[in-house]
Amino acid sequence: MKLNIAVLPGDGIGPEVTNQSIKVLKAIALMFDHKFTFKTADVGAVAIDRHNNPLPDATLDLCKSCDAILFGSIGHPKYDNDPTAKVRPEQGLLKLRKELGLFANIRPVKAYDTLLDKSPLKQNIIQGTDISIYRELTGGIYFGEKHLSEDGNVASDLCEYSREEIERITHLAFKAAKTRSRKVTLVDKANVLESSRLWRKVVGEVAEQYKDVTLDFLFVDNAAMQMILNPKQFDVILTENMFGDIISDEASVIGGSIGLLASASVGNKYAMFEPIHGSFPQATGKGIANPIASILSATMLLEHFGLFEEAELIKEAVDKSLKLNISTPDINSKYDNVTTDKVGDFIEDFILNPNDTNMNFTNIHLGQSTII
Ligand SMILES: NC(=O)C1=CN([C@@H]2O[C@H](COP(=O)(O)OP(=O)(O)OC[C@H]3O[C@@H](n4cnc5c(N)ncnc54)[C@H](O)[C@@H]3O)[C@@H](O)[C@H]2O)C=CC1
Ligand SMILES: CC(C)CC(=O)C(=O)O
Ligand SMILES: [Mg+2]
Repeated sequence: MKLNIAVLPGDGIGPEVTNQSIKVLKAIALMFDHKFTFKTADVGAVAIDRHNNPLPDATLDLCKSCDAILFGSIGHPKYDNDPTAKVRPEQGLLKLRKELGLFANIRPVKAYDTLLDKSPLKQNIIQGTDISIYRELTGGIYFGEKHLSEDGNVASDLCEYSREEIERITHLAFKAAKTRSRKVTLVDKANVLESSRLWRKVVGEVAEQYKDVTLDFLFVDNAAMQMILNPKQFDVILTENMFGDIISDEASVIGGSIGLLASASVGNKYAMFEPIHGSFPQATGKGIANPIASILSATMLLEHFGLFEEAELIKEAVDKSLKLNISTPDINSKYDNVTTDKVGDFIEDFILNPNDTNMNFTNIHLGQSTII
């Protein structure tokens, strides 16, 4: 298969983790005789520095001309610490999602058996967790009208949703539930918010078309607690933009690190694949950023195009890296010198050497020892 992939590495750790995904996708292309081409463009703080625009037209045009987009992360402390900045890196990502109509952000959350001790949560609580979060991505409070009074003392952000915006992601969530454990939990704040009451009404109506799927409702404050108390009760979580953003970072604790959580942002025409984490500026250039979230986002890209065998091979390589402790420090208490690059190298090697049953990945050196 031929795939033109737009790569937007962005800021902070974005370029480091995205490089590993490119490496892995190139290995897949080689082994399965695909032709993947990669074209890179600026987004975020780096795009503001170079073009005075967090989403230059050339970047958007490239994304629209490609089959898929691989996104790193955006954000820089010089904007985070300046509430008066009018142009911000995050605007680039938000505009990209809106312009490409990426209305559904799918965030899988699972507990890896090999990493159960990495979570601060008890093993018996998290073991077996398998959740798919369907987060609405182009509406709600992140996109509503913003207002700051002239004296700068009063501010507001409007949370607005239309029936159509709710319906389209609800159908995706229910279709996904049919292939899983047939349960959808709508997370909202319908006891307080008018927009949440519209979600409950519309989702309830759509649910009528999916009689074999159970629909549950949870207020977001309770959902935040249930996620920690009993995450195994969830199958598909359906929720609006901001609640999904927050609840998925919380859910990442189950897996042991946010550096493991991938996502796919899809719409009717375009698809973008992005780790759920941000630019982790404290880690920039140190080689400690976990690239697995980005690499698993690349597997979601492959699955999007029906390349399931290829995606499976990457997942197998990821599982092996976790089992062998070839992981960055966020989940590795055994070796402290496994860098972002080394994790990528291992996964690349695993893909390129399918018959190496001795697991002799000779270019992985950990201090004095070589992983065999
Ligand atoms: N999709 C995106 O590009 C996002 C961008 N941001 C931006 O990122 C910047 C930093 O935001 P934060 O709130 O600190 O969120 P963050 O996700 O960048 O980092 C939060 C914490 O998560 C951990 N972490 C994140 N990525 C990791 C990785 N790959 N490997 C290991 N540990 C990892 C680190 O402990 C870090 O301190 C801000 O400018 C923010 O606006 C935040 C979230 C999403
Ligand atoms: C605009 C982003 C920084 C939002 C975010 O945190 C995310 O999509 O995970
Ligand atoms: Mg977030």
